[in-house]
Amino acid sequence: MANLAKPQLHVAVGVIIRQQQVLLALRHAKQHQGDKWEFPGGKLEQGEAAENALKRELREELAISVTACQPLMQLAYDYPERSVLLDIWLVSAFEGEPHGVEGQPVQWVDIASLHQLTFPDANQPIVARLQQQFCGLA
Ligand SMILES: Nc1nc2c([nH]c(=O)n2[C@@H]2O[C@H](COP(=O)(O)OP(=O)(O)OP(=O)(O)O)[C@@H](O)[C@H]2O)c(=O)[nH]1
Ligand SMILES: [Mg+2]
Repeated sequence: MANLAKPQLHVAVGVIIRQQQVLLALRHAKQHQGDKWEFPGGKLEQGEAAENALKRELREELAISVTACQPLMQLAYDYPERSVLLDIWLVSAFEGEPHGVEGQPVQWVDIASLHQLTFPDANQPIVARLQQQFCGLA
């Protein structure tokens, strides 16, 4: 039965691409889905458009300004304790050199190697789509 008390979070995340690599950030151990590699991003504020939230979060978390982005896919996922709607964007151009503003480790990873890392449980279809689209992998 649906748990009506379960929070529904609308989240904007960025797949930041440069030369066949994607930028990942390590979620803090104490965060939801902690110690896993994420596509940077965060929750929409009330009344905020997803694209705006994407740009705001990437500025706050990585100190970059997004100059070109396109919607890639939306993904709904039910974690036991919360549901998320991930609004996933391809970020194809940005200004500034990304770094973990909040001290979080970041790394550039070859798209072809993404499946070797541990992501939040919701993310598997994103990895599959990226490998399909950019590497021709099934
Ligand atoms: N940023 C991000 N969040 C993800 C991904 N996959 C995924 O399930 N999530 C979930 O989306 C939710 C919101 O992400 P978040 O913790 O980054 O939100 P936020 O930046 O606003 O965090 P805050 O609450 O510390 O301010 C979390 O429950 C997180 O587990 C992902 O690839 N990137
Ligand atoms: Mg975040």
